[in-house]
Amino acid sequence: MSSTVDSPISSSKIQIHQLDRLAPRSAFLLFYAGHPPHQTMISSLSARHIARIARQQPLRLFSSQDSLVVTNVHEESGVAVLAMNRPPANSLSLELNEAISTSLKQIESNPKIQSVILASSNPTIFSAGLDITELISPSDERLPKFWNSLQQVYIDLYGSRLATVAAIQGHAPAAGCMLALACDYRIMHGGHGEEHLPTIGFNETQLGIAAPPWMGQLMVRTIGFRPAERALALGTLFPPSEALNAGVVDDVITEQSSSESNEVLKALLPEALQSQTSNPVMIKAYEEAACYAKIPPQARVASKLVTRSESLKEMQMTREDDTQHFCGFITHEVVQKNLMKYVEKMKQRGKAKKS
Ligand SMILES: CCCCCCCCCC/C=C/CC(=O)SCCNC(=O)CCNC(=O)[C@H](O)C(C)(C)COP(=O)(O)OP(=O)(O)OC[C@H]1O[C@@H](n2cnc3c(N)ncnc32)[C@H](O)[C@@H]1OP(=O)(O)O
Repeated sequence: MSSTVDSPISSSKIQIHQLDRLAPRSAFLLFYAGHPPHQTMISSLSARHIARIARQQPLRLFSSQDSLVVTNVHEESGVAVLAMNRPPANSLSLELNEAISTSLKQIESNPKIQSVILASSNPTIFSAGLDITELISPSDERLPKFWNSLQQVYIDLYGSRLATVAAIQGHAPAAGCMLALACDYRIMHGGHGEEHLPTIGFNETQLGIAAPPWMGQLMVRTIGFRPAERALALGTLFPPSEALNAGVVDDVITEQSSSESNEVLKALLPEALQSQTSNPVMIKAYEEAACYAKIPPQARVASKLVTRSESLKEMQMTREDDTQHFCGFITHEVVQKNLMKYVEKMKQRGKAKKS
């Protein structure tokens, strides 16, 4: 039996073949059909349930408004998009980290896809780094789980079989910068005038904490020892042109969006990103991702292993120690005080901006 479901949030049609008998593969099947899935909702529906609804009425698999991550695939070009979608700042909570890892794995499971663009549905913030509220007076149970989820995002992105392109529309401090540095290529928007320049970098020391060794080493591997040593100590946040000069990003786009939307981006971008179809950062990110997708995948992946496997092995070996150090460090009284002060300042700034 085969039936077709009209998706209300995209024009794509999902072929559901004998779905009743494919219980464990239902999410995979839906993903294969080119539909942007929402992890939680798909996994919470049984295949039998989905099939029954599918026969009766249009199937609403997820609402892009409340998905922490939105994805879409474009099999013709071999490119997918994975966009963080956690307002107001894409700060990385346990749940957002898990959603990024799960979505990336789902995209990887499609053999027609060779590249993924890591993006943000927020046009001015790529990611504000860790959700600082996760760090304040944390529970003993959640804190290690939270840190593990961040380590996992790093491992999944840095070691992905896919070519990964970061479309950095706006700010990318701390762990936001880590996400970008874990990709294969980084394109940053040049900002809208001197007063609204986005920045990228590891600013942890400014919060009274230090980037963990694996994050610090990522910067060292990206820009070299001496510049990284200085940037880490000072907690430097690089504006676009400085980020380009230092090698933190590979490309900076200064042109404004045109009024014409790009046809491929229309098909590629998930609903929540449709306003970005004429965005020059997205256009460039797509071109770069499509370029990687044309390289024979075995050779591309082998070359990635040459440069990344040692540090990934090291990460796996030191992972537990890293979690222990992190939890010990974050729960230290002095660090807690610093973090509270920092959040207080952040909130005041937010209030001042709104008034
Ligand atoms: C061997 C020793 C081993 C030791 C190991 C120790 C390891 C410790 C490691 C710790 C690692 C940390 C990595 C991190 O990622 S820390 C987080 C760092 N992030 C930041 O400092 C960013 C803070 N945010 C900003 O600077 C700005 O918000 C922005 C991103 C530049 C955007 O500015 P903009 O003016 O556009 O927006 P607002 O500032 O008004 O923010 C909008 C709302 O978002 C809230 N927000 C912003 N950032 C965060 C965040 N990181 N967490 C939670 N919430 C955040 C902000 O409060 C506003 O909320 P509001 O609308 O309610 O006011």
